[in-house]
Amino acid sequence: MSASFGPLVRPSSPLIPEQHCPWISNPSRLFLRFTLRRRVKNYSCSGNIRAVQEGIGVLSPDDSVSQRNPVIESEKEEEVHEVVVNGVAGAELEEKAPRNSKSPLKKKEDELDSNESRFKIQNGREVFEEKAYLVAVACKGHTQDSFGIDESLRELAQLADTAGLMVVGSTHQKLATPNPRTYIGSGKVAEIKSAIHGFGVETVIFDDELSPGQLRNLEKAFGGDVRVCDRTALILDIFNQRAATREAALQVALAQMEYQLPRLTKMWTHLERQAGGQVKGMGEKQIEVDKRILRTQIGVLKKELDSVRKHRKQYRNRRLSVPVSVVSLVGYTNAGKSTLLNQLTGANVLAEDRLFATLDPTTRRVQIKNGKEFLLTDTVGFIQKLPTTLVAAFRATLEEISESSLLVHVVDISHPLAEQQIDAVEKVLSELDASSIPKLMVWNKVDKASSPQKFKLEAEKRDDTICISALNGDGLDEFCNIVQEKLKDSMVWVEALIPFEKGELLSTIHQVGMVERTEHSENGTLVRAHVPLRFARLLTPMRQMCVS
Ligand SMILES: Nc1nc2c(ncn2[C@@H]2O[C@H](COP(=O)(O)OP(=O)(O)OP(=O)(O)O)[C@@H](O)[C@H]2O)c(=O)[nH]1
Ligand SMILES: [Mg+2]
Repeated sequence: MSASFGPLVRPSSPLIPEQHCPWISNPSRLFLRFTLRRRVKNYSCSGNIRAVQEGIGVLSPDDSVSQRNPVIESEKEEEVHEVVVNGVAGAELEEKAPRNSKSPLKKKEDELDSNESRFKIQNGREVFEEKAYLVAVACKGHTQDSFGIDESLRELAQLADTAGLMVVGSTHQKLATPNPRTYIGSGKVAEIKSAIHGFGVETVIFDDELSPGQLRNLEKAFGGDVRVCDRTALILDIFNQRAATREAALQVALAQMEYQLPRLTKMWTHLERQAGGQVKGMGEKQIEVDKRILRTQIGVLKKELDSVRKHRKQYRNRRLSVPVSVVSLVGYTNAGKSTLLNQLTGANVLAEDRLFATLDPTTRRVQIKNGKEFLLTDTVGFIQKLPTTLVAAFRATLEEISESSLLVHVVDISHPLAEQQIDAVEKVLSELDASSIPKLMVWNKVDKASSPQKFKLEAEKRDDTICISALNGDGLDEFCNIVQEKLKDSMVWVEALIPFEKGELLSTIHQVGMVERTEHSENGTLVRAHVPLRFARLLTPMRQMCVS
């Protein structure tokens, strides 16, 4: 996994005073420390130094601990023979990896060699590819999980790949209700522990959000330095890696902190146990200190975000003063929104076969063959089980959506779960109060579908649905015409007498509106047209002239 996570381990002492915790002043650092704490720990000191030299490692006060000999550490792990789940000690079920007869030195050399090959370029940085194991649970009678466990796991694997992890295996379990302590049952915990040893797993990722207690109990049960994280932390991590603008970075940092705040609980209690209860209460005090620091950081971040947003709002207001209708592309991640924007406007937005390629909105002008134009905005993609903290943090960015005249819902129709993806998008749109905005459904990637003709015929039968291929340009002329038609529905009808000296208004009406008729008279030009609401307001004085 990315070396940006630095060589992290738990704090070595609860007595580390605040001023010796520089990491706490770095919001993302605090998040990474306790969730998806990527590390360079097990790939030796040389790898560690390399990461730091490259400027991609983040040193912490406890780095010295993290550079302990990995061989000694793995031996320590092997001494653990019991797993305690739900307070019941059970025999460990793991199949031990066969011991080879190589000398410890040779073993270590081999390990270094294989670790070297696990460096890869991720988002322009050289990162260490950690081994991940995926876990999903299907709760009996949960109808809202329409994706199905296999597909949800497949999507989780895609997310893990996007985050730069190497997925080495996965498992799932059907439960009546999740175990409140460990989410999965004790037998499953033992099975995963076995896989951890067999595959050398470094991170176990759960497909659903885990409670702080479940996270901690699972980490304890899996033992060693295995990290446990959930889908939410993984998505937040991807966003953190991909945030390219200041606003996106601040939004993600805020979402990460809000996710982390309740998870600070009990972070220090294990140290009380280690100290035989002699420092009782110490952990609790430390939690309070950390929470206070985190809340202060959240406050600072919110203020910073406010000022960044003020600037963006000014920019948007300037844009809105130009009376062109705004159309927003929305849809499931990887549906092809950015590809469509690029095709129509020649923009150079990143479009790739990865989840969450786009985080920041981009707006470009689309010029249609008939001389008309509209603004098209590309937005962040949605996903099932989208963390609510993330929706909240991105609400301001997504305001672009709620201020649009038309939403174009882009669907990857070649995807086997296209229908479920549509539902997931509709759900987020309703959370954003955008359900009432007129919508056009665009079935994209028809070129990839098994029977394109079938989809085209089906789309023709439906209202407001068209088939396109954003990649090869099929159906894009029709798309622009339908957008024009739909925009007309959102416009208002005006009849205005435009004085000759305001000729520029007349050409704007032709550009952004739908002119039905023009008549020249002594006092000016009488226009009958559909125009965007904002523009109609500008014409108010002239409309009155016409009425009188
Ligand atoms: N075959 C085919 N591939 C397409 C089409 N449209 C997009 N793609 C591919 O789908 C992948 C995702 O495209 P993007 O445009 O990045 O998707 P997006 O909706 O912007 O994704 P996010 O930004 O992650 O939300 C890319 O590899 C595109 O080349 C299409 O019409 N046909
Ligand atoms: Mg995109």
